Amino acid sequence: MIDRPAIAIAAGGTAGHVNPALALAEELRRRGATVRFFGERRRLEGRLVPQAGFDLFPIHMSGFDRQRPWTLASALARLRRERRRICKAFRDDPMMRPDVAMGFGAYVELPLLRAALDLGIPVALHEQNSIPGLANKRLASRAGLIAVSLPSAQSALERAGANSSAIRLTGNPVRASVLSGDRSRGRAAAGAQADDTVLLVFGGSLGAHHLNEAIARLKGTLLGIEGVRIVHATGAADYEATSALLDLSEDERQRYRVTSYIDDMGDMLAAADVVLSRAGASSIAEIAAAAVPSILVPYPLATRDHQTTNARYLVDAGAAIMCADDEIDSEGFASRLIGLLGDSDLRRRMHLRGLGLGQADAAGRLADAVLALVV
Ligand SMILES: CC(=O)N[C@H]1[C@@H](OP(=O)(O)OP(=O)(O)OC[C@H]2O[C@@H](n3ccc(=O)[nH]c3=O)[C@H](O)[C@@H]2O)O[C@H](CO)[C@@H](O)[C@@H]1O
Repeated sequence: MIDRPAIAIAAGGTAGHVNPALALAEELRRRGATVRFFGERRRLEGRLVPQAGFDLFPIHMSGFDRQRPWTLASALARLRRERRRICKAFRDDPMMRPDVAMGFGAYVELPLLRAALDLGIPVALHEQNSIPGLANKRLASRAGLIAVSLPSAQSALERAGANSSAIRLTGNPVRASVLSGDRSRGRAAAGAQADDTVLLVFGGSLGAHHLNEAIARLKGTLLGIEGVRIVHATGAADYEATSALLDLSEDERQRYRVTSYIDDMGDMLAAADVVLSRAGASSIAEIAAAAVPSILVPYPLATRDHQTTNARYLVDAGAAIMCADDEIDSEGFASRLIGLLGDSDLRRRMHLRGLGLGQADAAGRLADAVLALVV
C-alpha cells in the first residue's frame, strides 16, 4: 500500500455529520494518512474542522429547498460548477488528488464524490442513520465501500442500488475526546459537588426550540429538587430566546448553566447523571459510549421519523426512555424526568444496560475499511 495515503472527506451542515468524520480523520491521521476535508466555510464544519487541525477545501453550495422548488435549478448549476472545480484542482496538483474520497451523507459530498468518480478515484460512504439520506442513496450504486452505523440501513441502501458486498457494519465513529471524557473535569465545569445529580440537556448540534421551551417551563420544579444541577445547551439560534425565557437569577445561575454550544461534550457526558436530548445519530452514539441514562425526544420532522428508529437502539435495551415531542409539555413528561433524577437505583440499572452498547472501535473499523480501498 501507498506510504502515506491521502483521504478526502466531505462532511457538513451539522455536527452530527461532521463529528463522526472528525473521529475517522483523527484515526487516519494517527495511522499516518493525510486527510483533507471538503465543506462550507460558513457552516459548522468551517469552525470544527480547522479547530481539530485539518485543512478545509471550501465548497460553495446553494441548497435545494423542497418548499421552494425553483431553487433546484440554481442548486444543480452550483453542484456542476463545484464538481468541475474539484476535478480541476485534482488534475492540476497531484498533491491534491486523494487515494480515496469519502462522504458522510451531507449534500456537500455530492461535488467531491462525483468529481472522484469522474477521475476513477475510489469512493466510500458512511451512513449514520437507520434510514439513509438522499445524497448517500444517490451515490450508493457507485461506491466501493458503504459503511453503516446500524444494520437497519442496509436494506434501504440495497434498494438504492448498493452492491451488498460493499456494505460493512462499522458503527458510528465517536471522537477520542468523547471516549476519554473526564467526569471530574466535567462536574467541575458544571459546578457540581460529589452528591449532586447533573442533568445535561441538548437538542442536537443546532438546538431544539421545543425542548428548550419545555425545560425552561420546568426550571422552578427542577431547581426545587435538592442537589440537581443543570447544564443546558440551547443551540446558537435559540440562545437569546431561551435565556430570556429562563430569566435566571444570580443564585440560580450557580445551579443552572446555560450556553449556546458545549465544546467539551466528552467531559459533560461523563459528568452527567441524566441526559435529555434529541435522537440524532451522533448523539445516540455518544450517549451509548458514555452509557449515561437518557430521556430521548426524537425530532418529529426528521426524514421518515428516523430519530425514533435511532432512539430504539438505546430504548429497546432499557438504557433510555423515549418521549414523543408532543408529550413534552405534559405532566407525564415532567414526572418521568423528575422520577429519573430522584431514583439513583433506576439510573444505575439503565447505566448497566447501556454498557456495551457504545462502539468505541467504530473509528478503527471504518479506518480499516477505508484504507483497504487504497490501491
Ligand atoms: C435536524 C436534523 O436534520 N438533524 C439531523 C442531524 O442532527 P444533529 O447534527 O443536530 O444531531 P446529532 O445528534 O447527529 O449530533 C449532534 C452532535 O453535536 C454535538 N454537540 C451538540 C450540542 C452541543 O452543545 N455540543 C456538541 O458538541 C454532539 O456531541 C454530537 O456530536 O444530523 C443527524 C445525523 O445525520 C440526524 O440524525 C439528525 O436527524
